[in-house]
Amino acid sequence: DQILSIRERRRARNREGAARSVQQKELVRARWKVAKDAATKHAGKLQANLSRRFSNRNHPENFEILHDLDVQEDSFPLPTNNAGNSSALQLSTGLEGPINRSGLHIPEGGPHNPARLGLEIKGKNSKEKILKEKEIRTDSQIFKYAYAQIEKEKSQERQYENITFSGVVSLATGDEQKKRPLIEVGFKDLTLTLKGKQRCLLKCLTGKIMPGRITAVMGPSGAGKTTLMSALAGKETGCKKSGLVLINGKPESIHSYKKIVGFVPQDDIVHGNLTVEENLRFSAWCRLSTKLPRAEKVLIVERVLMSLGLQEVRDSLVGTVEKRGISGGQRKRVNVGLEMVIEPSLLFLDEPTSGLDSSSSRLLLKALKHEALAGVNICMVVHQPSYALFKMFDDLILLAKGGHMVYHGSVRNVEEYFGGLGINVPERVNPPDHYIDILEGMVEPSPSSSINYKDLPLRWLLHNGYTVPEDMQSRAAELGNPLRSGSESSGSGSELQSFTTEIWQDVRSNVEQRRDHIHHYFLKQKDLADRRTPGIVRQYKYFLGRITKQRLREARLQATDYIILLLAGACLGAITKISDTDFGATGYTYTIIAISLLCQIAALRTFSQDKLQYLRESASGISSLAHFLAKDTVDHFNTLIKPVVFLSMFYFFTNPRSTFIDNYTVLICLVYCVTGMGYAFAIFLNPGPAQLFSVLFPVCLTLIASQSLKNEALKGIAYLCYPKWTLEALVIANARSPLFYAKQVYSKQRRACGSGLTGV
Ligand SMILES: Nc1ncnc2c1ncn2[C@@H]1O[C@H](COP(=O)(O)OP(=O)(O)OP(=O)(O)O)[C@@H](O)[C@H]1O
Repeated sequence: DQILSIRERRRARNREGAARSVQQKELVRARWKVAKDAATKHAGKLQANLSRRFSNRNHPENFEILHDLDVQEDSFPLPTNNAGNSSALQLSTGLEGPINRSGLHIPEGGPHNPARLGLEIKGKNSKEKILKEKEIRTDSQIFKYAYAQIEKEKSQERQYENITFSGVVSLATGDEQKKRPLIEVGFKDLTLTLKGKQRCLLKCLTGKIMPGRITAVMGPSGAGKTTLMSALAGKETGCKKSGLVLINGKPESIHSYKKIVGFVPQDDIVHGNLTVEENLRFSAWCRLSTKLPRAEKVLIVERVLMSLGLQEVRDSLVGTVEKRGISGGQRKRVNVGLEMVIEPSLLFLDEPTSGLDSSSSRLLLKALKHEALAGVNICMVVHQPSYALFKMFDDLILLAKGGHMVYHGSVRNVEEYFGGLGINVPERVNPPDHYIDILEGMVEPSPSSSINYKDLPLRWLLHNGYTVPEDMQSRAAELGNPLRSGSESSGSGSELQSFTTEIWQDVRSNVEQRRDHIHHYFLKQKDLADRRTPGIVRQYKYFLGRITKQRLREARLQATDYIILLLAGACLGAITKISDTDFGATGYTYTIIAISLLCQIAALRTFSQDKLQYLRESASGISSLAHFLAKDTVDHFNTLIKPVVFLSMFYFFTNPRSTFIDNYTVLICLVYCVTGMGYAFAIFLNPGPAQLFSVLFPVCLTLIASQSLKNEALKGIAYLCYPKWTLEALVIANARSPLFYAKQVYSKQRRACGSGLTGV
């Protein structure tokens, strides 16, 4: 831990140094810009005066102008010779081209020719970039580059605040503003029914979410907002999906784009024993393109840290339930940052603003707006946004209970649409709150008209001419509208079901969910994302670094494991007696139980502690194999050391006949075996059952193996049990030990001598 913190301190020093140097440079640049502007302004005036002087030489009133000019020349002295003059100005403007009469340099097409300027800057930039990439190697150089770039972006943003048309054009075509691949997600008659239970979660939804826009999904609690987002992200489980989901107009799987799709879950699934920066870095390193140089990746992470306002806590541990770290709001932002650092093209966020105060929510939305500017398609579930926040969204999907759509379109038009139905927002009431209250049935839609809130989904379908599901058709006819019949059945499941049918449906639903989970997480889809992320070997390296850090931070827990092993070694060593009849079999039986329990439960921790994090990472395309191998590699240290720790005490108290190496070899095999079992329990079972099995298995198997059995079936089981072989190996090692042989030979000789004497 000490080594880690020293390393981090060094890195922080480098980073702070880089930030300081960039700030100083920025200050100098700002001063230089002011001076340059003043000089250019002055030179412009000078040029105008000179041209006036030459064109009006014969006019008597020019005396005044000349006098003015003299005074100005004094205050801003120019070199007298023409060559010097032009070179000085060329230096200051950085432009080449013909020199005009007054010695000022004017490029072809005028000084403000954007095409020329663009070309020159671009050429200069690419050359500079190549040079810089060669130069940037050390941490401090990388940070200097990142901060300089961020400052540049900031100043560009300030420029674009007062944006003109030409500004918009240059922003759109600019080399600096990198565009990402665009993903549009359309859905038509999307219906989701819970398998087994036949319960409808989403009903006949049609619409699309578009790149460069932020779409808010709102509605009352339980309306199906998360379900809709999961369905669009291809993460729905245990459901039957009908209708179409189109990616860029084609019926492709969203999983084919998983490398450029970010999904921010409702719960903050982040690594508590890593710092904020380490969390973001790991995500960026594993999921960004391999083509990006390290400096670019650092720049992306720094940009996200800055835009989410996390610089202050970048070196703080995120924290867990047991050990407090950063605040809840900051944790939420880290949760979002994990997906922002991968530069996604499509970003889903499930309630990212819940638990955030209004300024943090605005900061987050500003950061997301910035992402949308780069062409990212953002879709997020939000609860009760303030009016200011609501206005920051581009589009809105409003859902009613039962998974019906009530509105989908621009945020600007929502009041107009509901106004058309006679639903007006009262003064001083936040529009989204008012609509959600109506959909909850808490507020009357309109005091003047007789509109029922239950009819709002139907009205939306009719308004757009969408297919009306069968169960809504009679009501649609009542409303006096021509129908387009749909084929969906009501699926209300209102018929009474027997108890056994319900249980059967429950079991079926669970099985289907499991199958979908496996399908989502482990089945490979065609990759259409056009991004090459690091391979297994590189990811293994990143995982190794991360897991080593995590283990070092959990040193206290590891130390507790070792102390318990020492105690177990001492106790068992004290009670084990190596006699000539059983060679310490009883003591060894307890040893097997103790080591199996301790090592198996410790192995459980390896995979069950951060299972949610693992599932999130594996769903985003990070290699499960690299993850497993890295954890196993780090655990090898424990596997090799634990038997030594145990035997050190065991030997001290018992001093068995077998050698230390014999015992160590047998115990290391035992530890490998139980560690593997622990891994299997942790990976395939939930934490509760995994712990239960980890205790039951060693105890039951050892008891079976240590009994003299008559039952053939039990004998067969015992034959397959690892404790039987371990016990045999330990006892045989004792029985075959040289000391024991020596004793045997000695006692035989004594017996022989004794009988000889008797005979004599
Ligand atoms: N896999 C599932 N199994 C059983 N029920 C489900 C499943 N998925 C969704 N549901 C049900 O669908 C309904 C909608 O759930 P969803 O989480 O989408 O609501 P929500 O609008 O996001 O609610 P909230 O705002 O409270 O988070 C709920 O009643 C939920 O119980």
